[in-house]
Amino acid sequence: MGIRFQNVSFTHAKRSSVRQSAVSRFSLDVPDGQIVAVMGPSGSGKSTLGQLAGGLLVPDGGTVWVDGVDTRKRGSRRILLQKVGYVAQFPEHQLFEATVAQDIGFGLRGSGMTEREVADRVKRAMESVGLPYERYRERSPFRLSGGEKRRVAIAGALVRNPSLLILDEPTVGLDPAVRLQLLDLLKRIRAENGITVVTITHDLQGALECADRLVFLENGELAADVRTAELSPACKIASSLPSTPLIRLLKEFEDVFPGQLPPGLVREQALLDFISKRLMRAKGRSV
Ligand SMILES: Nc1ncnc2c1ncn2[C@@H]1O[C@H](COP(=O)(O)OP(=O)(O)OP(=O)(O)O)[C@@H](O)[C@H]1O
Repeated sequence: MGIRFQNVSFTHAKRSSVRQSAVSRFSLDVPDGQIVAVMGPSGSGKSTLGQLAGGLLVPDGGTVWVDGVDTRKRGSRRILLQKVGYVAQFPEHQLFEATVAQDIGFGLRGSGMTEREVADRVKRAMESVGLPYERYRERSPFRLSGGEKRRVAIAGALVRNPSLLILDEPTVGLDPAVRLQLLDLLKRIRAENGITVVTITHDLQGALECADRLVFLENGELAADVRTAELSPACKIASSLPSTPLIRLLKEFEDVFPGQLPPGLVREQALLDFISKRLMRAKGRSV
């Protein structure tokens, strides 16, 4: 059943002088099994939206349904703990057990499973994120590289077989090879488990490589909702186009906004800011 946001608003620190509207009048339907990249400038409300999707925050206005569960309803948090895997921006803050296997299996404690069943589930989750069980199970999660820690956190989210996985900035700080492994992992998880993935990211190229859909936020509002598959047909016609997704996207935007792309627009963040600003102005225009 995926996720449905209906006219959702959220303000942080509501009762203080620093109250800050983070998401406003946001509506979106995400069907099962889709990979959605949530993008937009810093402070545009992406992490807040991720927390609303995971039921970690409850909307002030409007409704969020996750797999048919209204996140405002009493008892929904307990149900959502089973349905949603959430990996925060700094996954090292989510690691706390002495060994990798204990950390990943933490969410299964008290579930009535035998130790053997827990070990099997942990092993499968570790192998699905590319951490060989025997090599890593006894290691301290605190003595791993950044990419390994992130994979432990993702395995800890996957071990409960969630129907929705939310990742906040999964590729930040990773070297290019590990970043590619992680993007492949997301596609594989979706293909193997049919899981819905929401990835909050500034990594436009990564998003183009793995997401079905790019959702752009600007000041907490939906600025654009772009299907990556719809970005490619025009590229296919011009077969001589360079093949990196970022360059293809640049080319596409040259067609939509002829003569308006600043020549120095080579950095991903600059491109992202440009796209979200232009799409805000060109709301309703098809890309
Ligand atoms: N706990 C909080 N208390 C008060 N304001 C907050 C809090 N958390 C976030 N905000 C504010 O809400 C707005 C949206 O923040 P959010 O973290 O969702 O943005 P973001 O797009 O994820 O940013 P970034 O890309 O920098 O991580 C920002 O203006 C931010 O300052």
